[in-house]
Amino acid sequence: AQSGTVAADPQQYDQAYLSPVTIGNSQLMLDFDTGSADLWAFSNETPASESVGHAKYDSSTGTELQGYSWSITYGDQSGAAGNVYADKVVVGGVTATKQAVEAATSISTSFSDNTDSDGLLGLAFSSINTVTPKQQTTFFDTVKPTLAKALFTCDLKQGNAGSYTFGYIDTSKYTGSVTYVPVDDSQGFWSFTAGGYSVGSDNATSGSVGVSIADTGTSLLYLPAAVAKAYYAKAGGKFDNQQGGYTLPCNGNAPDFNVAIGGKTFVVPGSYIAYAPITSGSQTCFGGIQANTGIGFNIFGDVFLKAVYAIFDVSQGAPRLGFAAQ
Ligand SMILES: CC1CCN(C(=N)N)CC1
Ligand SMILES: CC1CCN(C(=N)N)CC1
Repeated sequence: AQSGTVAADPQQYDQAYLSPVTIGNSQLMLDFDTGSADLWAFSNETPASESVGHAKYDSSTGTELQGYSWSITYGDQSGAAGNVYADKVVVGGVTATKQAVEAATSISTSFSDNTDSDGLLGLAFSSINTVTPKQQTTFFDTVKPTLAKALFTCDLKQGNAGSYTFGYIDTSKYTGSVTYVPVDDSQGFWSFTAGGYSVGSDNATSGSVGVSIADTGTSLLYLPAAVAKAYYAKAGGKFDNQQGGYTLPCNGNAPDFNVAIGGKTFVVPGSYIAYAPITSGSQTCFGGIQANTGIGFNIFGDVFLKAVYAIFDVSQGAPRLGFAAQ
């Protein structure tokens, strides 16, 4: 049975985390994304003008799936599209001998401009993979039957290299016990329900945060508008239309955000919520907590995930998420 671990290297401000992946004879840095289900990469089929500074998948080692194609757009209107190959993919020593690899023939500027990332490796449920005419499986779903345990884990860090594991839980990566919650995979996401919350040292948890997805591909923590408002009322922040979200002082006094999941309280340090100066050198920071307006559910992105050890687990049959303090 297979198992392995791979580094998750943060971009500036932990905007995304990138991991080394070997596809055929090409080595690329991919953004592991539990909010999507396509493995796609810059390739020899990507126009040179769109792939400056990127490592590219050389599809000559693959077997083309004739007539297959893919096209994906993300929440921020970025996206890509192209052809499909079956090729060998290795992540942290775990090998998929015939993984659907989506070679990009067109890519939006936000991906072309981000030269740290050579594509995405989707880790949501394969039910939202975009390949047509026959939907393909994610890397995790492809290797799952060969893994020691049918799970992967995520240990992201603030400003430091973290890791993903496949097939095993690294018990050295967390403290205390793991709290498991059921996952509703009906929309293709790792969706769970979060409970009450509190700000700073208040222990009176209030409200219920509600339906949320665990999403490594989103930088920030998107919460109900009322929860975001309550947080920034305590943090001395304000909604800044020009910045398109809440901002707060970068002065190191941002309160922690506490949220109950499965009856256990997890703490997001205030230092994660003073996310990044709005412009270099500014004393005003863009907030790591934002309102989920227009999304329809909460997104527990990297600002939350770097505060915990997270286990994406289908070893019990029904999918579940495990969270532990770190
Ligand atoms: C619901 C949205 C969350 C952000 N996305 C993502 N990580 N791929 C897109 C889907
Ligand atoms: C899933 C996310 C990956 C990073 N994105 C981007 N570079 N525009 C947005 C979508």
